[in-house]
Amino acid sequence: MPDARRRKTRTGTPGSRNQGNTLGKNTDGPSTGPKATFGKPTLLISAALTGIIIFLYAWSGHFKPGDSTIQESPLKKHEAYLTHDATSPFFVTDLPGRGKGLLASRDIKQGERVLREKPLFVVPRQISSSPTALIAESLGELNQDEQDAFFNLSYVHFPQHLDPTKHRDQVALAIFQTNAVAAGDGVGIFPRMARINHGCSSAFNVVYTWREKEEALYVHALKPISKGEELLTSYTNSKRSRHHRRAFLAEHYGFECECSVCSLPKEESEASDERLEAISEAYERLASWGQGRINGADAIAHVRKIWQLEDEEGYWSERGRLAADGAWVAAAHSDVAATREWAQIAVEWYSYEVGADSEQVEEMRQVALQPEGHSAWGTHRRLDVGGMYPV
Ligand SMILES: C[S@@+](CC[C@H](N)C(=O)[O-])C[C@H]1O[C@@H](n2cnc3c(N)ncnc32)[C@H](O)[C@@H]1O
Repeated sequence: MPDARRRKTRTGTPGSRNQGNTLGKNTDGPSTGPKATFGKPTLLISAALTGIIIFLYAWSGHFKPGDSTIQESPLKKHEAYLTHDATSPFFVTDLPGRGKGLLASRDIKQGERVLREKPLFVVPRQISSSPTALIAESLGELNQDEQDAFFNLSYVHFPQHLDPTKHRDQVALAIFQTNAVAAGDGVGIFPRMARINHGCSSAFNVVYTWREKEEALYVHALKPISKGEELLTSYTNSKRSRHHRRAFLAEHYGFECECSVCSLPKEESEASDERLEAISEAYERLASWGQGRINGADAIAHVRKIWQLEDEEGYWSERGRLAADGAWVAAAHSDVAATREWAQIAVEWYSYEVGADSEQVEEMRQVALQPEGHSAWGTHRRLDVGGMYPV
């Protein structure tokens, strides 16, 4: 993205609840792209609060929600900008009741890169000026094809009393609210990625991450995806009960989630809710190691417990970071074998979720080669904390 298009960001602790006039209003869920873990001592404390998935972003503070039916803009033009080549692993299509979505045009392997995309524009999470004016200014810097790509996007919650053909700024705001995603300290519009619909815990199969150095968004297949299957990502913290997920999605994205997890029969849905709650609790306990409230062996027991519960649930996201947490604890307690084992697991799972060529994978490779080089090495008393399988 040319620098001119990148607005100066004023604040931004990814994952924090912002205050005041903020574009980061709905930070209830996982919000930050995967940050480098090795060398970042806040990791364990933040692990319970933030996930690896960037949440889809909706800002809804400036007018009352209108129609929750997904709509295409009357300002929509041709789709030239988004024409993709025959090698693309997905295609955009109309899906009953959910507007457009992406279907796999062939089998997609776990860890495969599905998409790399530069933003049309990025704006700060927090602003002191009018959001419509800021979006209009950003759009003014785009060429015609890029503007068309923006106005081709769908939206929800357009105020019913307004005529969209006469309120271009309000249409732009609704499009922004429905489609923008976190991009580092800001929020941006990515017209290809914006067509990916939502699925909850075990239903989503792709994850998107922002790479600051490249100022680009990457989408990777978290799970193997069969030809014809829909690509789904998570718009929110999926480690919450069905009731909470659905309430959030209805309020901010205007739809009643009927994904494969939300459609489970009552008993199975309750079992899923219990698992998700237990996962969240175990994350909190794991984070308490950072405050010295549990010892290293107990912390690793929580990592194992989370892993097992996630296997049962089919929730595979954030495992690179979880294994990196394991490596962190093991390194702090100078357990060479465990540090190496957790780092190797982190390499595998980061590769699926954020890419084999990511910083995170490189860092964990280094830890696996030389556990004593971990920045947390020896910061706690010597203890055999153990790897994935206790001996
Ligand atoms: C970022 S857009 C996704 C692409 C969108 N379907 C389109 O037509 O461009 C988000 C909107 O898509 C719709 N959507 C996403 N996931 C959905 C789902 N699982 N079920 C129904 N609608 C969904 C909602 O209207 C939501 O506000």
